Amino acid sequence: MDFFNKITFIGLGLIGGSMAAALKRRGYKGEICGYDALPDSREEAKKMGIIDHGANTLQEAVAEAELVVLCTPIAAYPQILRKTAPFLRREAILTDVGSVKGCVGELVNQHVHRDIQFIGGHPMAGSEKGGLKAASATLFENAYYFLTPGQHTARETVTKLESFVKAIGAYPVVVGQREHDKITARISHIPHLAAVLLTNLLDHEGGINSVAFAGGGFRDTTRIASGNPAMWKDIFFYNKEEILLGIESLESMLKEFRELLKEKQEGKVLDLLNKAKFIRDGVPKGMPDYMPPLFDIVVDVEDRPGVLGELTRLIGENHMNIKEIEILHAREGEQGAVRMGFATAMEQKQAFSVLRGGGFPRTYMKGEKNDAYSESC
Ligand SMILES: NC(=O)c1ccc[n+]([C@@H]2O[C@H](COP(=O)([O-])OP(=O)(O)OC[C@H]3O[C@@H](n4cnc5c(N)ncnc54)[C@H](O)[C@@H]3O)[C@@H](O)[C@H]2O)c1
Ligand SMILES: O=C(O)C(=O)C[C@]1(C(=O)O)C=C[C@@H](O)C=C1
Repeated sequence: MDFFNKITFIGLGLIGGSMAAALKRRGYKGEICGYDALPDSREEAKKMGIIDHGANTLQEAVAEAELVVLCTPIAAYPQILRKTAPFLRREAILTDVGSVKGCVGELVNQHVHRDIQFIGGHPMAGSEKGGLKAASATLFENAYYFLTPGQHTARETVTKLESFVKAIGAYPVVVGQREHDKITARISHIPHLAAVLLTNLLDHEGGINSVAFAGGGFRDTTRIASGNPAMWKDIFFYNKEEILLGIESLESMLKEFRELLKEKQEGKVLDLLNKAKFIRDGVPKGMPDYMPPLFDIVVDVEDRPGVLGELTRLIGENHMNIKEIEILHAREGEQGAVRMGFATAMEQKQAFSVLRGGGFPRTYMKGEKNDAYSESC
């Protein structure tokens, strides 16, 4: 990363703010400059210490920058590119974080001189919460980060951006722009559409009042529907072709399911459910080349204040590092479960004995709990 003396983030919201924070946290020594259309965000980012300099204009922001990262909604790119293109250094690298990549390649070709090295980017990490307040230095840790070089992107540019991605804690994955849009339609955009429709279904069916009773199922499948509506509207239109294909598939799958139910085809319905379980259970294991597997334990805990603190304190005091933590099916006034992922099998075993011996008898190694449950069913 020494090859970038100055990095500029245009857009200091969730993604731009998190990137700047990650670089600072991980000891980047160069200058970090930030620009945002909202002057308050520039000032706040400076106060938080995640940027060294808040630029007042786009021209000032990109001057001398060796890497410029566009972190605004894609809809703002044409205006930003028009204003910055004449002031980019000839040797500068330009990248972005937009959720669709084919359209971005086209926009850059229209507005930016071919001498400027451009490579699209897209971190597969985010949140339904936007803005600088939601930014986090650890947002990209262990996340995949797509890089989509164009026709004119030099190998050296790809290598430099791979270093940048690793410097914020993520795993770079190089793919074509169109391929990216196909993949993300399936793993992000169509799931988002499904979450939106499932949420609106409540209203459609006149069941809006029952939302108060929602347990883990509804919450898990619809969390992302709280995402920024303007950002998601853009994503659907910029990736329209792939979204339309996804909708066609969904329509035919729903139709098929309806027929199976009507015709009481229990075996086929069960096949379908088994297939989904098989695919879903395999999600973390599906990409071992990029993402190191985690060794999980699951702890059944009471739903009471301080319980998470007790768990993490026990782990910390015993010098173990939790790589991933997730609350499963939390229900008020009842029991919940906490899943923790560790980097090694040894840590997993150690955590298991520390927690069982430390007041959490219902601690299970991954797999053990499911087996125990299925025996009792
Ligand atoms: N939110 C996610 O989960 C996520 C994940 C990966 C990628 N992305 C992509 O990242 C980009 C930013 O998303 P975000 O979640 O950080 O949004 P955000 O709303 O949190 O931040 C966007 C920032 O850009 C600023 N901005 C808007 N127009 C501008 C302009 N013309 N000039 C300068 N600043 C401007 C806004 O003031 C805001 O601070 C989007 O293109 C999105 O597709 C989002
Ligand atoms: O976890 C979330 O809240 C997200 O919505 C993140 C998520 C996704 O995984 O679909 C959403 C859109 C981005 O382009 C990348 C990541």
